[in-house]
Amino acid sequence: SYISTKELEEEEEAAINRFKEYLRFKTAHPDPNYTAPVSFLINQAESIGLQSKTLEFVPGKPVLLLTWPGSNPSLPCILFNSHLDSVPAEPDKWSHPPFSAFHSSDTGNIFARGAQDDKCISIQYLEAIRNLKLVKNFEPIRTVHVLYVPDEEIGGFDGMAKFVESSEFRELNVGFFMDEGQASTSDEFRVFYADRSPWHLIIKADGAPAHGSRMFDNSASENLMKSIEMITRFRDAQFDVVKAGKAANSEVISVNPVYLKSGIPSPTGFVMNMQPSEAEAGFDIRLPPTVDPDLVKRRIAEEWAPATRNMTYQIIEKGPIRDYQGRPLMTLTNDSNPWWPVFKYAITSAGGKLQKPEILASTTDARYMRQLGIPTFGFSPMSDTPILLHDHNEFLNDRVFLRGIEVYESVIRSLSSFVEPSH
Ligand SMILES: CSCC[C@H](NC=O)C(=O)O
Ligand SMILES: [Zn+2]
Ligand SMILES: [Zn+2]
Repeated sequence: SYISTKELEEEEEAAINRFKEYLRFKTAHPDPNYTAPVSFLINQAESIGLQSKTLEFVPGKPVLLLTWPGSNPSLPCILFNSHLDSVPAEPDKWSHPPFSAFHSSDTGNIFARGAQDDKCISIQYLEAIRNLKLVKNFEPIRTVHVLYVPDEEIGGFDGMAKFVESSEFRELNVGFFMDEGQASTSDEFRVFYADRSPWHLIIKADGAPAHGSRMFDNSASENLMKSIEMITRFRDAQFDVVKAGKAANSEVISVNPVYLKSGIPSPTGFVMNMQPSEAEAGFDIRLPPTVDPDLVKRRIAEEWAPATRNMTYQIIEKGPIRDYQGRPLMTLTNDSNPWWPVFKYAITSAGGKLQKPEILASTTDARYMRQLGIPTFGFSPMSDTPILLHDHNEFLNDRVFLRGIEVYESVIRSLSSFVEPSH
């Protein structure tokens, strides 16, 4: 291209400033501001010459769709997604206010809640399109869409889940979908072909109440404790596989206790000489796509909350676990998926290296696309970066941010130019 080093530096600084501006919107739950970032993004889209459309399936929860029409709109389009919301931050535990986008002049690190998860990609998509469209005069064959959804951090039920059921979505004819991934501590980027599916498990024991001094069988607490021991053993066995290096964290079933509830409250704490008649515990469970959910259900019914120990339970499946044809929610990374080599080529031709495809330990909105059978990769181009999503002092380095824009230029270029050979 014909731009000077000085112009390039100015462009880079402008991109970083747009990122910082976007990071300053207070998008943390439980009360994320969606209005301001959506207006900002619409302005950005206008300045690049993209069409924009705001959809509102649930009041106050906008879905923003941007469009860059391709020269052959009859081909299935490609869709680049990110979420507008962020998890909360504890400002006292941060070295800089979490919505200030503090930019360190010595390290180049930009600190903000959302810097990695996932406001970086929200802006990188646009910067990549800006460069391709306005600087390099690139014209896509397939239509390129950029999507911004609310509420991913709380399951996407009022966001992506509603969007995929809409006529607006059906009319897009999405051929390939990209969503967020996770930082890589090495120089190789990471790509995710599946998420784990989340369940909430609540187990409850009922028993006779008694004086605090009495020893007897089948108290509610005793029975809940037995369950907790069994769940702990299962958790340890899963974790041992990880510790032995035989599987990644995301390839085993995680069962993590999130609350314990029992006892008879009193103004000073709890009544100490009463054994309670009810005891309850809650767990976050994540199932990799490779496991049979029925086996886990059986274990819960027979071992973790058996009626023989006067226990009941509730499994709350937080979203889909199988696709529309009953298959596990995963995108193939072999020759049967024509998008895989195109994606790989896009990374290597940008000078990037890719780690072996992985399952994501947590859960994203990608599952709603995989449920429909749409090939979907999770990818956030952050190499040599500590994994700080949902952590204190989340940051992204300015050079890593800029490098990500180049990577997306290559990804958008390759994917939008890909025309499947006809059979
Ligand atoms: C119940 S779905 C929750 C989705 C959420 N996503 C990001 O952290 C997660 O906990 O993984
Ligand atoms: Zn995220
Ligand atoms: Zn998150």
